[in-house]
Amino acid sequence: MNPVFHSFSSSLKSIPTASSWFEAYVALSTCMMLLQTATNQFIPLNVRSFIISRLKSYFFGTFADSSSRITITEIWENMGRNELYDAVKEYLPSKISRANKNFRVGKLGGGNKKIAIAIEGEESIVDVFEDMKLTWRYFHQKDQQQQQPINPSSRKQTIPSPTDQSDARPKYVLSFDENHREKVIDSYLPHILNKYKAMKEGEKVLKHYTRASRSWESSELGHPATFDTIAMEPELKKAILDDLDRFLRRKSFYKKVGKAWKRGYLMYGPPGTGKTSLIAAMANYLKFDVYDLELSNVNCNADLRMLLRNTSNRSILVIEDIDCTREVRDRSEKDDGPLKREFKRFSEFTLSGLLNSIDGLWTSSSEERIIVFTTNHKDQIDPALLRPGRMDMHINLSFCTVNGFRILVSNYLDVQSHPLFEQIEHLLEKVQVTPAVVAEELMKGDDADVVLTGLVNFLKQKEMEGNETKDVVDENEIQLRKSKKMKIEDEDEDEDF
Ligand SMILES: Nc1ncnc2c1ncn2[C@@H]1O[C@H](COP(=O)(O)OP(=O)(O)OP(=O)(O)O)[C@@H](O)[C@H]1O
Repeated sequence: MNPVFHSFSSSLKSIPTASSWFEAYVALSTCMMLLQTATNQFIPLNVRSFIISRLKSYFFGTFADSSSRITITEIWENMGRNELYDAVKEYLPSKISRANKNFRVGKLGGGNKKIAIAIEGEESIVDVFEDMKLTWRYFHQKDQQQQQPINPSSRKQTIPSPTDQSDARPKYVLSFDENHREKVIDSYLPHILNKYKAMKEGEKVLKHYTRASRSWESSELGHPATFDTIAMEPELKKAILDDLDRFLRRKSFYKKVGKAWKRGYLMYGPPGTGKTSLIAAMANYLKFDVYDLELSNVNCNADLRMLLRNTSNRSILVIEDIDCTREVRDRSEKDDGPLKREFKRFSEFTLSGLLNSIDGLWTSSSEERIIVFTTNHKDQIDPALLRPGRMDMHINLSFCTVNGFRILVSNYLDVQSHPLFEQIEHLLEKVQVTPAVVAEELMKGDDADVVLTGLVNFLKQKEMEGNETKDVVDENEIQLRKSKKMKIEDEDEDEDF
């Protein structure tokens, strides 16, 4: 017989003495320890938690409910997009199991090869992480209206509604054993974020966001431009690439000097010189999404602030044709009195509002961000926008150069040299044509001889038109000079009188 049990039974016989009570206690504790070790070894933690929660729920009803809940909303405290929400959205489909009977499927176009899966309203997804059981549910406006308030007397454990019924934004609610709270926050949620980052970096399909009512609508970026396909001077291309690389490398540097980790670029030049293509090349190079903002669609400063807050990190915010936006007025506008000033504050969109929103965007984020302004007329932009710190690099995209032509012809016709190159390059030095126009000519056929002959003729035609225009200008100049001379002679004659 086990000596421990023997001593336990013999000590029961002599209960009245204090030492026998002590012996009984020691024996009981030893038994409990043995039992606990055996349970821990043979019954997994999640099964134990499940049994305990079921027993508690049976004996004590809802009051014994030991689950904690975390709500993850799309927007974090009205301050901006919640990256954790996006991470959960991407992560959860991989956890859909056979237990899920009701889900949605779809396929995005372009680079996406996989069928996308998402849970449907009522469904919950169960995930197991380091022996913890985690239950996810998704709520959106429709679900929230259908939800019943939690009934405290109910024995059935349901996942309750998210914290704020009036908040109509979509959200995920995670339920788990309250004993796992630290582990969920310190390990599980970072695990989801890491998975999300890896997913994004690996097979990221870049998104192009445009404005839709009070928020953003996304589609696939799908712009094929890269730094290899952009026709521009090699030194400028290298300078931009170096700048982007340096910017990405310097997170700790920005932190050390107390500056927001952001970079602003101004791209200027005539239409068709590649501003949009360069933005797409930057996005493809950095693997950043693009938010395209037309200021003419922005109603007021508050509207703009809200839109900028809803952009995600690691993205390029593009504000096109900044010079064309009549609404962006100078800050030195005349004062109209307190009432009108107050009305203006809510209904107008001003340059100062734009500047504040941009500065606010920088300070609200610790992740890298890029903003690009484009314009066809740099001289018409308010100097406040151009100052260093707002626009760090000014990029001039201009007419097609000899180097630019070499890149285009290599891309479009796969030709590195040709007897007509010299003539074309000579013409390009005299005629101003945009890369868009040259690209158009190069797309007119597959036969390099025919296409390049066509380009020579086109450039000659342009040169002649230019000369004709020049002749007309010269003729006008002669007429002007003649009339001026006649006027001077008239005045001299008048003086003689
Ligand atoms: N520098 C360039 N390198 C390569 N392709 C170019 C370049 N510039 C223009 N293109 C070609 O011309 C087309 C139009 O160019 P893009 O839209 O990038 O010009 P843009 O300067 O943004 O014009 P806009 O000011 O009118 O918006 C592109 O699709 C591309 O094929």
